[in-house]
Amino acid sequence: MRFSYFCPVIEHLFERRCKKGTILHGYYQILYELGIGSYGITYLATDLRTNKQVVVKQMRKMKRKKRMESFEREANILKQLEHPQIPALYETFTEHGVPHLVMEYIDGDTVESLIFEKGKTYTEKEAFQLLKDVLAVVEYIHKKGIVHRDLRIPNILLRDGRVYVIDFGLARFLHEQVPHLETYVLEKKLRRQIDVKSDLYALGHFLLFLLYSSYEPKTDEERSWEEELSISDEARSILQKMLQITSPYHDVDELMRDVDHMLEKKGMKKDVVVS
Ligand SMILES: Nc1ncnc2c1ncn2[C@@H]1O[C@H](COP(=O)(O)OP(=O)(O)OP(=O)(O)O)[C@@H](O)[C@H]1O
Repeated sequence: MRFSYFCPVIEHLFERRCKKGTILHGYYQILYELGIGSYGITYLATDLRTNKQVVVKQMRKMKRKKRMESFEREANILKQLEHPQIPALYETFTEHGVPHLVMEYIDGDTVESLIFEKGKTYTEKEAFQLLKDVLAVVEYIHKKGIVHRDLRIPNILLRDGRVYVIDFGLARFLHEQVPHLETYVLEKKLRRQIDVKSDLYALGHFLLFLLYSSYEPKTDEERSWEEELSISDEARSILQKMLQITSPYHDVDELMRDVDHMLEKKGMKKDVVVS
């Protein structure tokens, strides 16, 4: 068992993965594996009672105690969140001693796959409009006393032009504490501390991915984003605050005001679509 700590490949071999057609809990029929994360194996399945597709996340078997905690925490957090742009938690069950979460399947594209597989590019205007849509969901999460802590391009999905936020595996209630935070390197600390600012910092990096999607390097020399990206002064100033280079935003509202102001000034305002 201990060996697995040093060799994740061996650990993967020990996992007994569900084959296509396997039926879990009497009515979830596995279609295929969507991915394997740090504590769960995620499958797409059909709910045979309704014929609808659902996501089933199965806890991985090793490091059981730690993973059990993460599993229960994700379920607890999802239970608090009822929003049309966040996957609903349908149920949890245990089969052969292994806990499972069942949630809504969002049949969309991650921003990561849009940029890196489909070649999508974002102008400054489109990037800030998308940020605004994500912020509306993040504002809801923060109002529920929760911080996501993993707002990255693989965890933001788009379906029919609407944004969805997934993967609450690292999310925490705002009253919780991170053990040994002081030992983290700065970047990890800024992403993981239990504070709404962590999500704004992560969204700064999210925004950089969007803006870099239309960047074409003119030299081989690597420079900072501030030198490489040709963006407006307002966009630059917002990014600097998000990335905590200058005095950071305190909350989503404050950031949203600046984003709105910028979009308005440029005649780019777009209302956020909710349900
Ligand atoms: N509700 C959902 N709807 C659609 N796809 C989902 C949903 N939840 C997860 N996925 C997809 O399933 C895959 C695995 O997700 P999961 O969150 O289990 O692990 P991960 O993000 O790869 O890793 P980690 O949990 O370590 O961050 C990802 O590709 C993710 O996009």
